[in-house]
Amino acid sequence: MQRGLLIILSGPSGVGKGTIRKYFETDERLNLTYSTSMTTRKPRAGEVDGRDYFFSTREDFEKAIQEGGLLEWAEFVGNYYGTPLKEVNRLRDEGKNVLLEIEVQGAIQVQEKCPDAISIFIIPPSMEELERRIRGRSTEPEEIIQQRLAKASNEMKMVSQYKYIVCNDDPKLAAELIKTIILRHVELEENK
Ligand SMILES: Nc1nc2c(ncn2[C@@H]2O[C@H](COP(=O)(O)OP(=O)(O)O)[C@@H](O)[C@H]2O)c(=O)[nH]1
Ligand SMILES: Nc1ncnc2c1ncn2[C@@H]1O[C@H](COP(=O)(O)OP(=O)(O)O)[C@@H](O)[C@H]1O
Repeated sequence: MQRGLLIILSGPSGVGKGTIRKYFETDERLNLTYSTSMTTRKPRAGEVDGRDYFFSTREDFEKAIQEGGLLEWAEFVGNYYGTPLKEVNRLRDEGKNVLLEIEVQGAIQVQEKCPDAISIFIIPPSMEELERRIRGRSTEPEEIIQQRLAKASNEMKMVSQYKYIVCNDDPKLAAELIKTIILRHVELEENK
């Protein structure tokens, strides 16, 4: 059996990663599984432990780092985020293509460890529109929004680290483009 692909989806907070993902992740042709991350961030209303994130304490997160349990991890605006390694390996060994939705520092770590990873960076149509989206979502207090926007400007400078760049103007179109990218790689893998 072919080992599954590793796909990295990154982009600034509020750009629409989660929104786009919902449009393509259920397409069976992609044979895709989302890797649930571990985080010390508090759950937002409606978020479910084990589905959206594995919500953890800083202590447990640091233990996971020390035990080598994370494929990558990063600190983002005051919280830890990381990808559980075992689960990613298990899914890929089963032939599943695994999708990581992670920020830039983590994406760089993954690309160093797995040079075959398919990395996609989502950009907003403009920084003003990014601000409108992050504010419109109303999930963070003003202070955190400011920090996330400052972070976004730096993250945008890292686009050259990615294989593909997709603009999220229309979310359905962005999802179609991502689907095309993944399907092309699936095809290439099958013809190897
Ligand atoms: N490095 C890394 N980043 C992650 C991981 N999980 C989520 N992130 C990123 O952490 C950032 C903050 O995530 P979150 O607080 O859920 O905010 P949101 O992405 O704006 O909804 C986003 O850029 C996520 O893509 C992970 O496992 N590792
Ligand atoms: N193409 C788009 N046009 C307008 N609003 C969008 C678009 N994509 C996402 N949004 C909105 O922007 C906000 C942030 O999207 P979200 O998917 O939570 O971003 P992320 O997962 O990257 O942090 C949400 O309120 C979402 O409905």
